[in-house]
Amino acid sequence: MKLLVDEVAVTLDSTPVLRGVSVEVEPGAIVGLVGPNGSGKSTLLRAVYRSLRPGQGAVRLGGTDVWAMSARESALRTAAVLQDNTIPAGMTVAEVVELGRTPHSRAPYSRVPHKDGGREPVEEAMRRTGTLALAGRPFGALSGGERQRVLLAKALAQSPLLLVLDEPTNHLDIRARFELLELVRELGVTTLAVLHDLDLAVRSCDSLVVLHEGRVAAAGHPLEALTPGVLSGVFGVVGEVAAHPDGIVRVTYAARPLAATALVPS
Ligand SMILES: Nc1ncnc2c1ncn2[C@@H]1O[C@H](COP(=O)(O)OP(=O)(O)OP(=O)(O)O)[C@@H](O)[C@H]1O
Repeated sequence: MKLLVDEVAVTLDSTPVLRGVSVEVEPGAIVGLVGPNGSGKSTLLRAVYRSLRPGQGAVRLGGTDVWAMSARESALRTAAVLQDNTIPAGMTVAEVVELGRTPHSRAPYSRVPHKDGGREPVEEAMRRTGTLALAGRPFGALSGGERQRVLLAKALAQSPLLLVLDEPTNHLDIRARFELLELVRELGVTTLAVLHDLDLAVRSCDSLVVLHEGRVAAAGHPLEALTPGVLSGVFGVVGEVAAHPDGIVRVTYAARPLAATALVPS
């Protein structure tokens, strides 16, 4: 299902945080949202997963404005894996993944286990993310990387049409980072993902959107979006993105001297 973010503007405490941001994610594509700290990435995700209403503009999923849907209708379509996941203490891994079925249960937002065929998507999500063996463990006792996989399983159990991921590879080792994005690609679900690791972003995403000070500084195929000018002007590093003879697109960069970075025009 296609996601269209159309000229979205958000002001928080009188501070413009997003200033007319437009993003398109074609059905089944993975778009990476990259940009320096404070550029507005998480705020944009919040507007997409219907947690923060934009002051201007629209977010359309399959042509329907997500803000014209009920919270439950939105939750039936969009699953988010976020940084500040507040999982109640004492829950087992299986119980956490079952939470993903909540929008599909007849009593929305109840923690009562559903009897509406939710078992199959839960087991399938755990199988795909390699978390079945953790099913009985307390979520709070897992490593950071294990938790990340369980939270992805919870999102998959939701059977979403759109996946919204905020730094999903935090805590993961370098191999697990690529495996997680590969898993997301295999799912074929339309995905918008905030990624700080530019190398991972250029290798794993169909296209990138570069945010800078609340605006889209560049967008398109990783080779077109991350030009040396963007790496320098937005990220303050000297570098380049290039397709190597082995077919892999890689980003290489070195930190600029602080004095030089300060001179970059915004
Ligand atoms: N409630 C608020 N009031 C004022 N400013 C806010 C508020 N919430 C966020 N901001 C500011 O909005 C800007 C964008 O924040 P956001 O979290 O979207 O950035 P980000 O690109 O996700 O950053 P990071 O990479 O550090 O996670 C930041 O400067 C932040 O301080």
